[in-house]
Amino acid sequence: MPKVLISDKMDPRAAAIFRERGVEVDEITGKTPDELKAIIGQYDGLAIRSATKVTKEILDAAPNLKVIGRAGIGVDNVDIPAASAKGVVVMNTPFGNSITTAEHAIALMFALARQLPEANAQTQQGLWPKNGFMGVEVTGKTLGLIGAGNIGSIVASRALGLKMKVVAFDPFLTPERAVEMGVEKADLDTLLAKADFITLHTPLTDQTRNILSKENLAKTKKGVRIINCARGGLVDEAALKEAMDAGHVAGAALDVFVQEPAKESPLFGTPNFICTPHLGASTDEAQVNVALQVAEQLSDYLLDGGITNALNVPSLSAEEAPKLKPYMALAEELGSLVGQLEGDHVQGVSVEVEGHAAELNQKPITAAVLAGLMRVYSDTVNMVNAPFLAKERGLDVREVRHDREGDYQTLVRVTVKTESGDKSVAGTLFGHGSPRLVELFGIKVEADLEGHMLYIVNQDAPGFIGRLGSTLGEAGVNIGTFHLGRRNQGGEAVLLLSVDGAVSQEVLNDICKLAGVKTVKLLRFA
Ligand SMILES: NC(=O)c1ccc[n+]([C@@H]2O[C@H](COP(=O)([O-])OP(=O)(O)OC[C@H]3O[C@@H](n4cnc5c(N)ncnc54)[C@H](O)[C@@H]3O)[C@@H](O)[C@H]2O)c1
Ligand SMILES: O=C(O)CC[C@@H](O)C(=O)O
Repeated sequence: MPKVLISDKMDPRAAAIFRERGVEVDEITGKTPDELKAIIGQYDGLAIRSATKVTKEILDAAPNLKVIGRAGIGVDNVDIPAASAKGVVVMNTPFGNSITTAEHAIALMFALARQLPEANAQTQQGLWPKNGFMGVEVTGKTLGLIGAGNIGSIVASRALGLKMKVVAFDPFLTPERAVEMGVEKADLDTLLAKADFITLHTPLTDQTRNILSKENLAKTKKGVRIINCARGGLVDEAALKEAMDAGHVAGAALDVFVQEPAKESPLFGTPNFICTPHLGASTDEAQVNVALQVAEQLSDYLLDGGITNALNVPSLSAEEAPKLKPYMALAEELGSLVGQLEGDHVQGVSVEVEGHAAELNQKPITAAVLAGLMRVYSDTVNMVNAPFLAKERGLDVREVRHDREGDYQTLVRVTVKTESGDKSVAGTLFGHGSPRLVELFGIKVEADLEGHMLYIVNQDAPGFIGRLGSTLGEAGVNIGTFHLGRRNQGGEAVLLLSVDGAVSQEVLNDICKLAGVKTVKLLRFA
């Protein structure tokens, strides 16, 4: 009988489901990392919320562990690459606490508008401070929504019900979806300039870290109020403190902090600052939802091999899996490539298969393209929820199957529709199923997409490669592989270089300054 450990406080119905399904379960919460390391070896499954940190060290001490289930959305407390390397499936429950968290954001917005916590505290001290708490109405005010995914879209619908205007910034929000949601799609600067309240609903990624930086806070309207129920690190806490002290930001409510538990913060004690200890998902309803879901998902996997809401493996039947596996790796790389190069502008995606690829079930291939494409924006996207999320956001997804065989025996082509036209990348499988890029935006270029890569577009001219090599060499950047393609002699050329590690912004700037360079971008592949 498989054995599961529930290591964070979870609704008791989770343990009941495990037992009903025939899975042995222990509930041992509040352990230190060393204590967890000492016991994790006996378990096949681990059910967690946010308190347990599943580090590489914990995984190394867990030889029997097959699956980790997060009763919630964010998986920042799990080292997913380390779990994948150990063959441990990581699952989450992406929708169970969305409504609850959206309601928390709205509750904090009202608390800020009427300074409820401080008014309550002073009233209970017997001060009856009737003249000290002049509030603001939310009716007719503009709510700036940064991130319009599951939670953001629920917040928007609630705010519209409160007769607010909603302006949303989300690179993946299509104009059609914005209309459907009843919000105005805007760029970040427009949102910052217009919003009376700003609420954040994105994951924490390299793009979103400090999205409310000192510089961006300065672009907000004087008197703005800020709410963060998503992840600590989206708001620069020191800059927020300064902006509040200067009277520019009228109020801020944080449910999440860079350091959690947040036992101290310069923001504590600041007038009109409100905080809660990461309570966004803490309602009976949400905790029942996520507990039931995580117990069912872990039991399915441990008992029957069924995979749902996995973040690091595709959901597949046992028969299809071996044939599709290399295609899905190729599809995800192509999706990731267009996502990194064009993500902000994508309105639609077409996935074409030809040759041998056309004989397979195309759905997982398309799902892998979408997962690669959208992972740039959300680390919780997986092959299971990527097609659903794409549909929900009005992303036009097409699948085309060609029976003909072209230049390659098998080919997957991904074309994204953008404001500046259609852009296409294509790849094939070589040897024993190794994915290889063969075409990039109309230029024939062969490359394995792996690790850190530099993408450079330049005007084809003699001596350029030498100058580029010197620039990288002087910066101590070692080139692993080098792939070159061009439209025609003297025309536009594309270079894809694999490099041994990340390249600093300074070096990227130096490359930009080389004669003939049009675009430089650092890409990252698994
Ligand atoms: N406070 C809590 O207890 C609590 C509870 C649940 C979820 N969360 C967190 O809330 C966040 C949102 O969850 P969700 O379920 O809505 O996720 P989601 O993946 O459905 O939505 C995230 C949205 O952010 C957008 N996005 C990504 N990068 C962006 C960028 N650079 N600028 C603007 N938008 C960008 C994505 O396109 C997507 O639409 C997550 O970080 C999650 O972990 C917190
Ligand atoms: O488990 C919690 O209480 C927080 C969950 C939340 O941060 C999430 O990402 O789902």
